[in-house]
This record gives sequence, structure tokens and C-alpha cells, in this order.
Amino acid sequence: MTMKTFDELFAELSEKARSRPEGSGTVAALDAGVHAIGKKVVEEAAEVWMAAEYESDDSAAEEISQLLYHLQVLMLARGLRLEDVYRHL
Ligand SMILES: N=c1c2ncn([C@@H]3O[C@H](COP(=O)(O)OP(=O)(O)OP(=O)(O)O)[C@@H](O)[C@H]3O)c2ncn1[C@@H]1O[C@H](COP(=O)(O)O)[C@@H](O)[C@H]1O
Repeated sequence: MTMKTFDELFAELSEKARSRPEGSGTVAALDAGVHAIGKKVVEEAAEVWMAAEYESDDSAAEEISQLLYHLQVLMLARGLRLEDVYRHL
């Protein structure tokens, strides 16, 4: 199974934002803008909550991965870098 880390995903999405490949959902989300991405973050956060409370470990983990993805897209839409967030951790 191929796996990627948070930082590796961010690097991949940054490259997609730069090169804008055809058919990229990330590029479409970035074009939709911060308002639309923000709504997606809230929706995914709710799904994380419900999965954590009522679903399997694997379902909860999957929903969490989707939330992390949408948070990264929001960071890119705002021009934030990983360090901008990490310095608050
Ligand atoms: N990790 C993700 C990822 N997680 C979640 N998502 C998106 O989030 C959606 C999940 O939302 P839901 O489960 O709520 O499903 P949904 O509501 O039916 O989805 P939509 O109707 O909103 O499309 C998926 O449809 C994807 O569009 C992701 N999209 C992309 N990635 C990774 O990002 C990279 C770049 O992807 P592209 O930009 O599409 O090339 C690739 O490595 C992908 O694996």
C-alpha cells in the first residue's frame, strides 16, 4: 500500500496548484475559492465527528484524511505555508 504523509500531500497539492493539470479536483476547488472550500471543511469536520462517534476506526480514519486534505486546500487558497501553521503547534 502506498502511503503519503501530511507534508508529502501538501507538496503534491502545491505542485498541482502551480501546474494546474487537467481534471484535478484540487485545481477546481482552488478556483471555487475560500468560501466554497470553507464550507467543505465544515462538512468534512461534521463527517469526522459522526464517524468518530458511530463508525469504525477505519471509517473515522478515512474521514479524518479527507478533512486534512480540505484543510490543506484551504491553506493553499489563502497562500499559507506549512510553517505558518506549524509555528503555532
Ligand atoms: N486526499 C485527497 C482527498 N481527500 C478528499 N478529497 C476530495 O474530497 C471528496 C470527499 O468528499 P465526500 O466524501 O464528502 O464525497 P462527496 O461529497 O461525494 O464529494 P464531492 O461531491 O464533494 O466531490 C472527494 O470527492 C475528493 O474530491 C480528496 N481529493 C484528493 N486527494 C488527494 O489529492 C491529490 C490531488 O488530487 P487531484 O487534485 O484530484 O489530482 C491526490 O493525491 C489525491 O489522492
